[in-house]
Amino acid sequence: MSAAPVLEVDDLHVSFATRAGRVQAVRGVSLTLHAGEVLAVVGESGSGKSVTARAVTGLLPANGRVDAGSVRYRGQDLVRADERALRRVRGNGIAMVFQDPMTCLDPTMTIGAQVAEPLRVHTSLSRRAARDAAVRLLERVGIPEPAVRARQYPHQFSGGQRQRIAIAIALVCGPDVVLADEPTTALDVRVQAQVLDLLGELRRDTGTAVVLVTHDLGVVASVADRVAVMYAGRIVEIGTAREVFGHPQHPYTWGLLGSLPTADQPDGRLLAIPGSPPDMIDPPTGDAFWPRNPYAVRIDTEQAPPFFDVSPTHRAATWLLAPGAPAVEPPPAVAQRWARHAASADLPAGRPTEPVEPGGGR
Ligand SMILES: Nc1ncnc2c1ncn2[C@@H]1O[C@H](COP(=O)(O)OP(=O)(O)OP(=O)(O)O)[C@@H](O)[C@H]1O
Repeated sequence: MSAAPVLEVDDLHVSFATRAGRVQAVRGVSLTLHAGEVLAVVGESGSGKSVTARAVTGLLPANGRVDAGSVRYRGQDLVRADERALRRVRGNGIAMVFQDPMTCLDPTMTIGAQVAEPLRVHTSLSRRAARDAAVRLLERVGIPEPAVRARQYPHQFSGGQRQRIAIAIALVCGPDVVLADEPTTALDVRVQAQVLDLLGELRRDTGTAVVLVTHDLGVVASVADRVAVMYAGRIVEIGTAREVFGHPQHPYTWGLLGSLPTADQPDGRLLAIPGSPPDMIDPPTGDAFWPRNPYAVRIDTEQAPPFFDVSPTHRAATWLLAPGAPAVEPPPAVAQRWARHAASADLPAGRPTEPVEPGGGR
């Protein structure tokens, strides 16, 4: 993609003050987002996905702070922006959709008024015009009889409908970026699929870029253009969805994919990755995944791996990709993914054979 990115996160570090010590929640995240793109950020609970999303819009809890790095939205550094500028960006440029829409819906206000409110604050539309726009948007997100339902209150809607309403509120000012933090976790599987389809559709129609934060790799395969895998506050692998699902390189990604049901085993048991994520007050030296990594080599315990390029759009931070690293056989399910990927893309079935170089985190 050649146009300038709408959002650029560069070497972001975020920590929290706690009684037990400083939690190093985000430890050097870099990523870029282009117009109309859906980027999924995946990883186990506690890996730093939500904190990254919140830091982008300056919505960190009071005990959190950005220690280093920058977040550029259309060239403006949001880390150094004042609250007034941030509020403008949050209303107009970057909108958030949270897991539980009840936390952002006001139980005492009608849905129509809530969807219209950002328009009243951020545009010069009249009350009437804002309300009409809200009704059209409710229709757009699939609320039946929107003119009638606009006069109802949040408790009169189902969970899936409330999530659609939250998406309508996020979209009402035509933002460039929607940060959706686990927007489907509280919903049943059928409604999850509908809400994700809706995000995909809106992105196609309006060019809005979407960052979809989720711990569920299964839901992203069909909607994401690119996938970033996070572990212990860092991105460990990033690439197109096709690359990350078809040709994964980091053993942590292998573990996550191993927990997905497959075509051969559609109702396959979900295999959790053995062990638990590290203590982020005192994260391990080296590759933070090493204590759980059956493929760890000695350098993993000593030095954090840089990114190695797998393709121009795919990179992973694992010493297994370093020149001269021992060749390892991935788990059989991953080897099958590689073989299918190679067959469909006419690529070599194993690790990349072209020279690999350390790179940045994009
Ligand atoms: N207010 C806070 N105070 C202290 N630590 C925090 C705070 N908020 C988050 N953390 C810590 O920051 C780390 C990253 O949390 P984050 O919520 O980003 O994870 P996540 O990957 O989004 O997980 P989940 O899917 O559970 O939301 C975790 O170790 C978490 O305990």
